[in-house]
Amino acid sequence: MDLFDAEPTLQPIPVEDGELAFLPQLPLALPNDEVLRRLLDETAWRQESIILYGKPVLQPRLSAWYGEAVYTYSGRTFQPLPFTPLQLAIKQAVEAATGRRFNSVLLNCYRDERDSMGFHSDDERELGREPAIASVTFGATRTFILKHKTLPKTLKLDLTDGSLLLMAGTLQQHWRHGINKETKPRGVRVNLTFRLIA
Ligand SMILES: O=C(O)CCC(=O)C(=O)O
Ligand SMILES: [Fe+2]
Repeated sequence: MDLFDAEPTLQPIPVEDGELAFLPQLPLALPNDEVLRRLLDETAWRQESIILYGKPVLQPRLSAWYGEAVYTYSGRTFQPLPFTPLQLAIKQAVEAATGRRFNSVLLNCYRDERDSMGFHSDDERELGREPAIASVTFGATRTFILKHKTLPKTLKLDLTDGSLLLMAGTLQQHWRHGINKETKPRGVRVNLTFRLIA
């Protein structure tokens, strides 16, 4: 390896029972604000509802599913739209940075500080037992919280504009993660989680 290689690389974040790695800025040909603007414009955003105690409840965020594989979660099936050229460019950068391959992306838009994502593990069967999930953020910083399922451990990571977080190994088996609502004003944030669906 070239010691003077300027190419930034993913840095492991020490965590037990899983793997995490972070890159503050994913190398892309476009500036982050341009990517954010285009993701907001070009994505077929929907506010999905989930069934809670027998009643449909709107999710507190917008989302969209793109790529090459049908996806099921919370008992619902989502048909993907084909990848856009911008998504393919981001996917290529993510694959180069992580050395992993992906065939699908879930996009989430947090319109402001009141939008959130409940605690969950990305452990659907079609992701496999030790899925690699690459999370890329554009726009406002939000705190990504990980809670261990059986140990009294919590990890908080600020996911900043242009950053890449890789979750891998047994992380989804042992941890849940989510994004809480905040009281401090936050601008719009788009997060993409790239996945490999069997
Ligand atoms: O917005 C985030 O950083 C989390 C997204 C997430 O957990 C997911 O899409 O499964
Ligand atoms: Fe997730």
